[in-house]
Amino acid sequence: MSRQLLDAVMLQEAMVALSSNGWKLVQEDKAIYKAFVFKDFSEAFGFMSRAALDAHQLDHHPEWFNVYNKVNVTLNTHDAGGITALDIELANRMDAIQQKG
Ligand SMILES: C[C@H](O)[C@H](O)[C@H]1CNC2=NC(N)=NC(=O)C2=N1
Repeated sequence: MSRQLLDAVMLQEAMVALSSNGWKLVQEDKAIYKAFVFKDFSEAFGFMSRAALDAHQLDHHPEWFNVYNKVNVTLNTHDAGGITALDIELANRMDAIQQKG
């Protein structure tokens, strides 16, 4: 999958779908962010374990911060200096993991 920066139109299109699931543009549109909230630590860590496998498979890694039932995730592609298709893919996979429960 491409590590080329998304152009403005592609980014806006991707954000229409992602923002309905709680993702926001941050860092002057160079990253996306979502605050995930789970029932407890076990659910949060289960989510992180599953997401880690996707991150490894994609060779694309989240910046994330966990306290108890909260996981704050920031995604960007440092190699490209902004948001690429890999960030959108990992965000979608994380939402799918969350929705599976
Ligand atoms: C060599 C390796 O593929 C790169 O360093 C990858 C690893 N994981 C990565 N993860 C993220 N989030 N951004 C990157 O630019 C990135 N680059």
